Amino acid sequence: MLLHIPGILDSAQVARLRQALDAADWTDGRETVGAQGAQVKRNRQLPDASPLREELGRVVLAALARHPLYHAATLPLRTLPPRFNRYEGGGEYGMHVDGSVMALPNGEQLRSDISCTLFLSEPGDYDGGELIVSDTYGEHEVKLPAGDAIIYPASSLHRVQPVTRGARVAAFFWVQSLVRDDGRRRLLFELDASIQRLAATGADRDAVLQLTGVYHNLLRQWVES
Ligand SMILES: O=C(O)CCC(=O)C(=O)O
Ligand SMILES: [Fe+2]
Repeated sequence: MLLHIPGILDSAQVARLRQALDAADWTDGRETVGAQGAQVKRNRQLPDASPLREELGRVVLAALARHPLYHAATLPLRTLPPRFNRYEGGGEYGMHVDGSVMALPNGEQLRSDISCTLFLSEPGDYDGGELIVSDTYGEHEVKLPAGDAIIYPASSLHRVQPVTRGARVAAFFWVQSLVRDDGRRRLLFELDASIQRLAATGADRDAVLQLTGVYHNLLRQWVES
């Protein structure tokens, strides 16, 4: 499921992050990829061990934790501490696939089910920089307002177009979901959304309760941990 999640950060939070990021020391983005990714990756990142990455990552994780739509769509079990990247001067990331298993700081592993980019630059501030996600329906082009995020299956091939003017700054990370299968996650997400709408319109309370039970019983069948 490719889903736009608006308003993870408000404009004041974006401004605070950008102020810190614009003054930061960046490193070559190839440090965090394998040989295949390194051939096509031309961007910069905050160093993995940098205290700033940890501090700003915590701001992003706290904002995600407060966002109901993000939770309904991802059903997160584990989240990789966010990284921050920057593309400018023709920087790009050619077609690639993300690693399937990643190491968490506590030594545990994360299976990457969902990839996420949280945009920290306004679209008018740079040319290019579209995230292109390829799936069986074709290619989807994504360029969102600062503070908004896109989630997409980590199994998809994707790329970032060259940035030919200005700079594109973003946070990016991966999520292991309680529900591994993208199709099942989507069914739960749609069921949850329609239950919320029915409840808000004052629909038959018993029917809403029964559907809520169906939601939880499906989740109980599909959850992994
Ligand atoms: O910058 C982005 O939007 C995506 C970055 C990406 O695909 C990656 O780091 O694997
Ligand atoms: Fe990627």
